[in-house]
Amino acid sequence: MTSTQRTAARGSLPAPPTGPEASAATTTGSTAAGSAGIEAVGLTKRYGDKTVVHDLSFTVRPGTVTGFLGPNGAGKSTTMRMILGLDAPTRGRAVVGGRPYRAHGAPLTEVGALLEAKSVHPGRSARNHLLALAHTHGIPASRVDTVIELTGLTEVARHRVKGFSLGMGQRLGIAAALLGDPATLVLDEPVNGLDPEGVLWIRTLLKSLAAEGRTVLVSSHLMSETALTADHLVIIGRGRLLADTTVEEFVRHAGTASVRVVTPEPGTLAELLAGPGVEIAPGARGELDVRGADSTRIGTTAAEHGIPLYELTPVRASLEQAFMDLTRDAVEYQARTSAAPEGAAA
Ligand SMILES: Nc1ncnc2c1ncn2[C@@H]1O[C@H](COP(=O)(O)OP(=O)(O)OP(=O)(O)O)[C@@H](O)[C@H]1O
Repeated sequence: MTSTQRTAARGSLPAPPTGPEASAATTTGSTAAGSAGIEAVGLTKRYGDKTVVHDLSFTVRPGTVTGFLGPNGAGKSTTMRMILGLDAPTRGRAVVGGRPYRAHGAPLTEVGALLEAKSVHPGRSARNHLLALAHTHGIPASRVDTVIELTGLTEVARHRVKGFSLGMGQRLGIAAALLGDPATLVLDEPVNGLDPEGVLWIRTLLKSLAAEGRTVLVSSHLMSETALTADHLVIIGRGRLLADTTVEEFVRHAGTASVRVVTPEPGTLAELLAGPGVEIAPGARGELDVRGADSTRIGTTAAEHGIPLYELTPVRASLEQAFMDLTRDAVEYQARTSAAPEGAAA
């Protein structure tokens, strides 16, 4: 989504009632029993003659962090906005805890959302912003201090939001999402703008929220980071479902690209392994990079011929590469040359 579209599409969450049912927000960071997750059934969104979300069905279960992945423009934000009742689906439906978002009496205490950082009054302090939000939703002021502490904003809580860095703005957005102690969290790119310490913090926070039984849906276009945080992955491209799988399964399928072998007899071992489908490349320090033969076969061959092995390491294809392979045909704006992604070995 471009910044213009983002601004055009921006909206505040539907105002909830402030009656007695709204004041049922817990203040203790209690467990989220009763959360029934998120279900999307045949979700479809068309803008003019362009269908940006196509017949998308998936389930986000309580007690897990689900990574919602896709390249830029895949339809992640649009899908999240439909889940949150901010955009009406052209077809299909989304329910949170068994009901459409708008059917919840006190949405902020049911679903916490981060859609865009800094969509707050810039002249207000972080604390006043949260207090105003708490007040309109019947949430006690004590909860404001709880979420300020939880998100590491204590030092800057009385500072005006307009001086906030992108990372501090993200923390404030997450504090607002947590304000109602909701059973479900929907976070659009929460690591955006966070430094490495912030990324680690959000990873730990999301895992602990899921461990409390909450439903956590978090979007990203970074596969390797998401694999460290999420239990489950829903991957989309051009609005279509490409994969709905566990992280473990995705990592396993990413497969083993090669085996690194260190031996004092590389020439002999290479000759013994040579054959159809096997590629052997010598490394800079005398090691062998073997493709087309797994570590069992290499180890067995070496043992049968009394060749010592000092190292036998399967080198996994990078998760980022596997993700790019999966979404290649679904990337809206393909770069002319694609450089190999750095590191990111699983
Ligand atoms: N209000 C709108 N009107 C027209 N087209 C839109 C609108 N909102 C989004 N789109 C288009 O829908 C497609 C999906 O956009 P969306 O922002 O949902 O993708 P995304 O996966 O969140 O991307 P990113 O990671 O870049 O934020 C894009 O092609 C975008 O241009």
